[in-house]
Amino acid sequence: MIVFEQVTKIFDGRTVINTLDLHIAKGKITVLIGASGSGKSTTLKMVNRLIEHDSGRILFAGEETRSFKIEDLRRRMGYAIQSTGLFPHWTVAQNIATVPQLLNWDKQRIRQRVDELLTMLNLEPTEYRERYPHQLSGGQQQRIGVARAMAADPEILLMDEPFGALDPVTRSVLQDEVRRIHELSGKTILLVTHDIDEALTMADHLVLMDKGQIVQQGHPAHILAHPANDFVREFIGRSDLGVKMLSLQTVSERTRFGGSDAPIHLAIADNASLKEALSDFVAHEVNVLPVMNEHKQIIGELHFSDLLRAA
Ligand SMILES: Nc1ncnc2c1ncn2[C@@H]1O[C@H](COP(=O)(O)OP(=O)(O)OP(=O)(O)O)[C@@H](O)[C@H]1O
Repeated sequence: MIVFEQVTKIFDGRTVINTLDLHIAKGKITVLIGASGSGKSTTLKMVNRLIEHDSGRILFAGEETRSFKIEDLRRRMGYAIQSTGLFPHWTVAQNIATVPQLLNWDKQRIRQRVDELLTMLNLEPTEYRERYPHQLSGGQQQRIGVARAMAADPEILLMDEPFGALDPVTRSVLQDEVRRIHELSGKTILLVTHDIDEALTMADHLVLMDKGQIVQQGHPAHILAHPANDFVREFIGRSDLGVKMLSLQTVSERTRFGGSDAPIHLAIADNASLKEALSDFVAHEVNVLPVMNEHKQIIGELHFSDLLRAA
C-alpha cells in the first residue's frame, strides 16, 4: 500500500531519516515505535506530505506520492493526532463532516455517515451530534478525531499518538475500538506510539526505529521472542517478557472446549487476553477458569498450566 525506498530527510543539515526502506501492507496495522526523536512522526508525516522527503521514493498504491495533487492525496488518507485538531467553533457533526463537505457529499449522506461513525465509536448520535468540542471529555474528543479521520472512508488511516494524554483505562478502551473497527473494515492503519504495550497489542507489524533507521521489524511475537540486539531487548523490556507474550494471545487459543465445573461467576471471556486470565487466576486463587463466548455461554475451561504452554 505504502512503500518507502531509500528515503532520507534532513532538517537543518541533520539527517533525521536515513535511507529508510519500509513497506506498509494493505489491510494491516503497522506500528512505528521508538524513543523520542527517533523519527516516527517525521516518517508518518512524509506519507501524506505534511513533511516532504529529500531523497528516495515514497509510493502510494504504486505511484509516487509526489505525482499526486496534495489535496487528492490527503483526501485518500485519514489523519488523527494526539491534540485532535478539532475546530472549536464547529459542532461534533461539522467536525466529523470536514472531508465529506470538501467532497460535496449531499446532506443526507453526510448525516448518515456522521451518525454511523458516532455509533461505531460508542457515542449516541442524538446526544453528541450537536455538541462542541469543549463539551466533551478528552477521550470523547479523541474519538471524534478518529471519526473525522475515517469520515470519507480513506484508504489508509495515519494515526500519530492518537491515544496519547489519556488515562490508561480510556486508552485501552479506544485501542480496543480501533482494533474492532480495523477488523470490521480491514482498513490499513499506520500508527505512531512510544508506548510499547500499545504497540504490542495493536500491531500486526511492528517497526522499531532509532536515529531515523529501522532497528527491527516483524510480528510483535517474533520480536519479543527474537530481539535482534541489546537495543531491542532493552526497549521491549526483558523483565516482563513472558507477561507481554501472554498479552498477545487470547483465552480461546488455549481453551479446553466442552463443559466446566469451575465456579461460573469466575467465567472469563474467550476473547480476553491470556494476560487478563493470568490476573484472574492470581486474584481468585484458582487453577481453572470457565470460559464463556460473547453470548455468555460456557464453552469450556482454561487451566493455569495452559498459560505456561502459551508463554
Ligand atoms: N520541522 C522540524 N525542523 C527541524 N527539526 C525537526 C523538525 N521536525 C522534527 N525535527 C527533528 O527530527 C527528529 C525526529 O523527530 P520526530 O518528530 O520524527 O521524532 P519522533 O520519533 O516522532 O519523536 P516523539 O516521540 O518525541 O514525537 C528530532 O530530532 C526532531 O527534533
